[in-house]
Amino acid sequence: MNCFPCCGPQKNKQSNSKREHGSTTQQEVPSASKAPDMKKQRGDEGDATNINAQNYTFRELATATKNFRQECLLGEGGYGRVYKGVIPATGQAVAVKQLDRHGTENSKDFLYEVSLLSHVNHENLVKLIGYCADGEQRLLVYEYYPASTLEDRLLGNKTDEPPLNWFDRMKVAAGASKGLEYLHDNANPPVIFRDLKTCNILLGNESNNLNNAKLSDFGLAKLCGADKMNNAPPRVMGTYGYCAPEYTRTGQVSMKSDVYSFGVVLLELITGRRAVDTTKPNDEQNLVSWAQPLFRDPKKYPDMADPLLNKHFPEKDLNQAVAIAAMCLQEEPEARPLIGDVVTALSFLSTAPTEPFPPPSLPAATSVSRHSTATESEYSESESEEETSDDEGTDNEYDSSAQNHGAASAKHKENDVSSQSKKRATSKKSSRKSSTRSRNETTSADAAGGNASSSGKSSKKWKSFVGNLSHKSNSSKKSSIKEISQKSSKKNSTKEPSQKSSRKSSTKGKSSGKVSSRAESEDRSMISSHRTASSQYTGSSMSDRSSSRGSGSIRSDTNGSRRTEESMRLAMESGDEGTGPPFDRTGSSESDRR
Ligand SMILES: Nc1ncnc2c1ncn2[C@@H]1O[C@H](COP(=O)(O)OP(=O)(O)OP(=O)(O)O)[C@@H](O)[C@H]1O
Repeated sequence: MNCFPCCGPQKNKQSNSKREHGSTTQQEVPSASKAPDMKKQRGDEGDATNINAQNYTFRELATATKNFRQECLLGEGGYGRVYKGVIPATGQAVAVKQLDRHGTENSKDFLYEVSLLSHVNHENLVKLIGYCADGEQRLLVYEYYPASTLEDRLLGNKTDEPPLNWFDRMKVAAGASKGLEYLHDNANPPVIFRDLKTCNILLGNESNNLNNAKLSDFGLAKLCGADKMNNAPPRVMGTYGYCAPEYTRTGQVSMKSDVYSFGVVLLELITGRRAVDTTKPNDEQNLVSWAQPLFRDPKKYPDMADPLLNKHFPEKDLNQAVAIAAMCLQEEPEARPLIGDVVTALSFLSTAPTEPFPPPSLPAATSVSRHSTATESEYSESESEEETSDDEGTDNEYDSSAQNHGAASAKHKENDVSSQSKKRATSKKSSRKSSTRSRNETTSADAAGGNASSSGKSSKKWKSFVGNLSHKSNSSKKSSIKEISQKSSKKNSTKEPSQKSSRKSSTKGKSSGKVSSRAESEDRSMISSHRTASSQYTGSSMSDRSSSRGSGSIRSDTNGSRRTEESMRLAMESGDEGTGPPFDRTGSSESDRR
């Protein structure tokens, strides 16, 4: 470390003056190439000429971070340390990530990846504004985002902050999904995150604005060498508990492996449980393994909800959120939705209804200490009665203000809530240890549960689900879903010519969508149109879209997967009814049921 202020090459004046003017626009030639000790790499920098970020000298970043002093240290992750700094020339606050050397030695590769990341620009992504590739040093400079991570906010122990309420959680999920959608669909070439998890989601502190969740660390796994071991199998650079099964098995990543990780994050938001929690009993340590059997029974969904929510959520929204998570967590990558579809659904769920929502109609956790995996029969009659009377007594409290402040109001069981928070905090250290530090660890245990499923069915189901979302009582939601459907069908049709037929069918959905904004009865006809549309949504489905992006072969269905998909579909439908789901284990066809 002693050498850093002096060993870094000096940047030329021209480059500095650009920065002084706050320029982060595309640099013609990165000044690193002009540095004396970078000569060797000059002319060997691939797309370095297309870097849309400031090239800093090591000296500048050392000055910015007070020589990387401990007091500036924001934290340390799997890729290196992050320091808060202020760029002297501009006064801009930055987060400087000093990458571990491991895997970033090749300047050409490093600059190439930096050039890709430097063009990424979206409100739900932390902006890369600069970099440094002096000598052996590899640093990335991000906009400083005064924030806590979702991990800390959701699972930490800050007692001064109220737990996130349901709609805040859905807003965070929607924001994160939009960031991921940009990486997959707008970045060119697409960026695969590879390591999406709660600690890589930053939440703004300002005025409790949770719409603006930002993803950080995207693309770093690649930049730090995931693909750079030529003579060895691909390394798994993700984090245990979040990695898609195919990624842990083979090291192969795809957009669908990101969707899987997103599903884990969504499940954490719903349940308030960690992806991996070694303080829990063995069968509950891996969140996905714990949840997979519950996905098959929509009646148990309310029991999956975070006890800190104190049942303050619309049950139908919970059902739909769980169904989205279940879809993302399907074993087969092809069966998972595209992130764009997830965005559509979550954007809808993140809008709080203007009308009061009823409490869950099914037995749910009576105490925050009971994170139930119990079957329905395990709820004693007396417990149910107790809950019913409790619910009766608090029915009036389910007004919109209660929704907005949701769990934050936490009228009930405050002690339980705080003890639950503490318990979570205790589990943080050990879980972080086992989860974050498990990079490169390839384990089949991670390939939790999950049922194989048919991708064709999945896409139909997803269309149907997005269609079903419009069956809500709130008229503003109805019109918003109409817009979303229109947008998404437009997007699909521009993306893939092969989707013309599906566009036709979504047009049907659209026209019925107009009808939907009138009355409840008309709503039903719209859903039925959506379902018709979805049943026509065949060859040009999500799976085709994904396979056109090279995500592999489609496997055949299994009985287990049919059961799971049927359960999820019923969960979606039960969300529409707003009552307990009519869970039908016979697995009759969709048309039969109607
Ligand atoms: N742009 C930023 N603005 C403000 N703080 C940041 C920024 N980026 C990172 N941080 C802080 O730095 C800490 C360390 O971040 P880092 O991304 O290195 O580690 P991590 O996300 O905890 O773990 P991992 O590297 O395994 O993903 C984070 O906890 C976060 O609080």
